[in-house]
Amino acid sequence: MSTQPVNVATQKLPDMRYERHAGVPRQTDVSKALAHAAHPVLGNSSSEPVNVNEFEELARLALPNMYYDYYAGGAEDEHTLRENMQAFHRITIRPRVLVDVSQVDMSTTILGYPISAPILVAPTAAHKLAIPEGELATARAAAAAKTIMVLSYSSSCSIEEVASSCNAVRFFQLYIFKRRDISALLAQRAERHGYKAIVLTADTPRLGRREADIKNKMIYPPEKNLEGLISINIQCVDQGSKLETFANQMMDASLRWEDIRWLRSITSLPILIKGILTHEDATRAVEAGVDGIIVSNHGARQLDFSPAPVSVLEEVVDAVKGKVPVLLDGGVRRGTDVFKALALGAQAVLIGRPVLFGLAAKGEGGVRTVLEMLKNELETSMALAGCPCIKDITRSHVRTEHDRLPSML
Ligand SMILES: Cc1cc2nc3c(=O)[nH]c(=O)nc-3n(C[C@H](O)[C@H](O)[C@H](O)COP(=O)(O)O)c2cc1C
Ligand SMILES: CCCCC(=O)C(=O)O
Repeated sequence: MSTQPVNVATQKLPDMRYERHAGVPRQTDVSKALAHAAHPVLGNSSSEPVNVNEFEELARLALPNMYYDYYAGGAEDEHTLRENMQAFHRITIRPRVLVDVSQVDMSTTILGYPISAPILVAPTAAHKLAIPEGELATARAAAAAKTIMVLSYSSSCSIEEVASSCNAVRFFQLYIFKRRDISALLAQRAERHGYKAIVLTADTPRLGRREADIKNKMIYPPEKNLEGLISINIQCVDQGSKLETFANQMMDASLRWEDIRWLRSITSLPILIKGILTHEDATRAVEAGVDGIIVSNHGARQLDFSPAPVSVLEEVVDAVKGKVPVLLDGGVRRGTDVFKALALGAQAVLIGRPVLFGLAAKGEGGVRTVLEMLKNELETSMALAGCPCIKDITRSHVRTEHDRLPSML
């Protein structure tokens, strides 16, 4: 890893973030680390993770530093990365009692497709950095949990391989490249292989500054889905993140709202737009005729100091006025987070890093456990808040900072 400063602050004050992985053990040491985690007094307490947050440390132990940093990192000072989770912590739940919750039903639908709970798998790149089976394992885990996986265009298993991995409803995430013909080809391959929607990621005209990747001179695996389609000559290979260089050469930074029409013309699939954070853009998205909106800041990897998605969810929901479904991702780590997002008007949430950490720590079974843990927590939250079904979760079940403010004046 380079020790050159990558920002002004680190010139004066070395950022300990880059020190913490020094001498990190590899996969073989995970079991030893788990053994050490036994309770000092009770001794034999279980060292298996009991919540999805605990998978992160296991993943850190299992992964080479460069890959852990790529998965975990956010943009610049990582203010938004922390905020994505903290914004959930500022919302409280207003439970109702003496409601019959002997049966709790978390099932719902997205674009008409039934899922067991409103928790989807967000598109994340390069799952083979976690384990050799890559997205095939993730796809099987999502199918076992009866939910929808959104496959990243930048998957390390191809669109076709994932399509034939198992029978399940899947969506495909697309970027629009300068080479429109390549984006069109990807969308058409996805449609031909049974993916049910296109998720257009709109927040990446260029890549955000992920300083850990810059320090690590992040090496990015070859793009499986672009095999045979393009050969990119990455300039300045000795400097910074290769992913950033690659992405900035590929992305069409001139993309505009008018171009949604072009996307419509090359696919008959529904289009969800991912990366909306304001009511202005939510209104434009509806006007542009999209079929759904994902409130997202790309897991805080693009613009630092962009708002936490859950803090702007209601603004977007109000602008959309029920015309299309609104989903959310970013910082969802607990069933209570899912509950809060639903109460503020999201139809479902997506999870990114917990899936990657589950995959790196324990393969397909790890992803299955992550999804099951969140579902179990959501079920408990619904029971304890007095909501037997998803539609019973309403705005009056949460209290936000905005709600608190008037009472303080
Ligand atoms: C390692 C990593 C790779 C990602 N790759 C993509 C991608 O290829 N396309 C995309 O639209 N979003 C990508 N994202 C963003 C996720 O779809 C999602 O918005 C984010 O991870 C949600 O936040 P969370 O990780 O806190 O759950 C990526 C996120 C991570 C952490
Ligand atoms: C070209 C970028 C693909 C991966 C990505 O979106 C991310 O790392 O956040």
